[in-house]
Amino acid sequence: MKQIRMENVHFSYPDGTVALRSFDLSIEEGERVAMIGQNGAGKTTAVKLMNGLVKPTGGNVFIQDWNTKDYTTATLSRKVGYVFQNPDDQIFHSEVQSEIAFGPRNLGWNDKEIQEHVRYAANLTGIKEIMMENPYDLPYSTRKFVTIASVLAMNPDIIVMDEPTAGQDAVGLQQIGFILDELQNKGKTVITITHDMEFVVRHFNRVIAMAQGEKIADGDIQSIFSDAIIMERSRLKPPFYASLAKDLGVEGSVLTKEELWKHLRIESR
Ligand SMILES: Nc1ncnc2c1ncn2[C@@H]1O[C@H](COP(=O)(O)OP(=O)(O)OP(=O)(O)O)[C@@H](O)[C@H]1O
Repeated sequence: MKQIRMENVHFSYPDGTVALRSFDLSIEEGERVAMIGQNGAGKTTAVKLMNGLVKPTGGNVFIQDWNTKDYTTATLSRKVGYVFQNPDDQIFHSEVQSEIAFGPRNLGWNDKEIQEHVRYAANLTGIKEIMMENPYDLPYSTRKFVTIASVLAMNPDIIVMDEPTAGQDAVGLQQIGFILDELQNKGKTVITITHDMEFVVRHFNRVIAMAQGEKIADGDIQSIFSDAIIMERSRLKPPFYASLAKDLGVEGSVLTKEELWKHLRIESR
């Protein structure tokens, strides 16, 4: 089933800034999609349109069979969980436990259901030991996991994460990879905005590249990262092994260490 359909979407902010133009997008159930592109390309605006935080000024956004124009953000958040770019824009409780329980409580679940979902989300995000802490006493990277847990506890079909890797160390990155795999196993649809191309190579197959309010490419990682024009227009640093392969004069698509080794072995024969 189609989870997200954006048809000829335009969006202008009240000050007249045009953030999105003629934007079309279709995402199926269970897909895992990375959105990449230069700063100000319109990525955050595109995902805010998905959960109704903003409504299109032209065109339509459908979440499953709901047109977002007909629903409030609160109602849409039952289907689309949105993890904000900055955790401080999302967190408003003084205890991790109550922050995570807020969404499930609002959904009207009983205490047992709330507890089960809070426990599940805390385990999955690796924060079960800090449930009684004040989120504002925690480092930025941990606050980000609190916001991810708050969204996962509501068990939405679609999860949107805005820059989950920002500020994460190797352990944090591994945890995010683990969360993505678990969500995929559960058949969830995941859209992630990121500037981290190594993260994209490791965890995504489909990539949407954006520049100046437009979608400039939608395809698999090989086709996007091997297209010099797309990379230049989206002003992104190519993945490390792609750059290294280029410097070494290796022909063909290389994104990982294993692929580079394969090419070098073939060339040395
Ligand atoms: N509240 C706002 N009012 C006016 N213009 C805005 C507002 N929020 C974003 N913009 C502008 O809309 C455009 C798209 O911004 P958006 O945040 O969607 O881009 P982005 O690709 O997510 O950028 P980044 O990678 O820096 O987060 C930019 O020109 C930005 O300056």
